[in-house]
Amino acid sequence: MNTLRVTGGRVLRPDGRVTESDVLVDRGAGTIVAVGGETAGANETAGVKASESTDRTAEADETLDADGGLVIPGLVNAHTHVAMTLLRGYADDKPLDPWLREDIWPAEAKLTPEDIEVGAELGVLEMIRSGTTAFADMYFAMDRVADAVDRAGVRARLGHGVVTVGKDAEDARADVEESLEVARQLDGAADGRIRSAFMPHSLTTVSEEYLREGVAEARETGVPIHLHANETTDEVDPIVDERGERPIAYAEDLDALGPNDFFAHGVHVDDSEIDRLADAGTAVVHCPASNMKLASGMAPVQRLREAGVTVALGTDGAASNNDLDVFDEMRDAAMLGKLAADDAAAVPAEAVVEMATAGGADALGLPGGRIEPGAAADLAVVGLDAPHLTPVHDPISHLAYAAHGSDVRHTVCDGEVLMRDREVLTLDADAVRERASAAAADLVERVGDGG
Ligand SMILES: N[C@@H](CCSC[C@H]1O[C@@H](n2cnc3c(=O)[nH]cnc32)[C@H](O)[C@@H]1O)C(=O)O
Ligand SMILES: [Zn+2]
Repeated sequence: MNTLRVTGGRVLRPDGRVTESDVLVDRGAGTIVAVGGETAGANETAGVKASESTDRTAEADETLDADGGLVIPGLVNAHTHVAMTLLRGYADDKPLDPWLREDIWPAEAKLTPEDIEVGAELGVLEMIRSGTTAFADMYFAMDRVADAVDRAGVRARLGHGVVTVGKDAEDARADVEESLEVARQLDGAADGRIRSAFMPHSLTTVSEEYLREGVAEARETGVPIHLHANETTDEVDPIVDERGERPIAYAEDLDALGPNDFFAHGVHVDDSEIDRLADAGTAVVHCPASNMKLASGMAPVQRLREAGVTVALGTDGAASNNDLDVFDEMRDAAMLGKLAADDAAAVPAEAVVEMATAGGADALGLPGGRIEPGAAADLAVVGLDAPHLTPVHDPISHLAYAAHGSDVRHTVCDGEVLMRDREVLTLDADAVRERASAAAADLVERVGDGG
């Protein structure tokens, strides 16, 4: 067995305990085989000698020094538009609708597939550097996003975002078809690290007939559904006015509310909708920074969790955040969750850490999210020796409230080391940054020219 040993650190376990343990990884299988003395079932550990798993000085093919650090599951960014890194800081300080219509969509109309690949590389680079190993992406030119994911070594659930409003029947149907085709093509790519989904943009930007057709085909294909839901009141009110039902009831009526589906935002959901989400097993991806920046509102995260809804965290695109650092999202989720519930005990540190790890993996239906024998070897090592992390009364408190993505020392996905001592091994960071800056400058010029 070809092994990786993460040595000398403390490990965040799925039950919230923190233990001093080494983590032994089977690089070939991409799985964790032992945490301290704990190993997986007999079959899975056939190749591990007892001494190999428990002896902290045993030889491994590769080691990662976690001394003074905390080994955590790789973080999951469960809703983003990764290539929007090119539009970071391009248009700020506007509500969702005019922001999309006046600034973002006109700029996106000029994006080339090459731009999207460069923007995706930049975003994935940023995510690896902040300990994120898996993400969900809704955008276009998804084959180019998939290429970036493949090269970088992370995991993703990818889909082509469909918008039909303002399009004629032919264009609208073509957009739906493209999303289904992309979902069929990309599922299982990059040695299985890429999975896919059918991704209508939202229940108001895709009209009913296309939603019905697309969802039915997605069900036949067996891919999940991801869309923006109940993000702003502007998105809820027209559905209530026209249909006399709330958006989540409409989604159910469309057969779009299934146990493998995951909806972004869920800001303006009432109790009846929370119950529907919980009964259906549909996950909600909370995007606190985007919700604050676009003044969309405060999601009822505490009530969603109490009702039993799986809640994950997402950054949304870099143009409404403006970074892809899931540590920031944990802190924002905890802070905003308390404000929304008017209760400082709501959405505590352990809740946001769970949302950023196991909750994210469960929402996306991807491996990872837990450091335990048999789980995928997706992890990050966070240095706890910085002044802003001293003293360490409670490492989980630090993850939620004090740490930043820049405190991550190493990142591992599928058993491969993607970043060692803050050097990303799978992408050339300087070249990616240069290409992205040039592509963004060129894009802005094309938008200005109107050509
Ligand atoms: N095929 C579509 C593209 C949809 S991709 C997903 C879209 O979501 C947009 N987006 C980014 N952030 C948000 C958000 O917070 N709410 C709604 N849409 C967003 C993003 O800019 C992108 O246009 C088309 O031809 O227009
Ligand atoms: Zn979004």
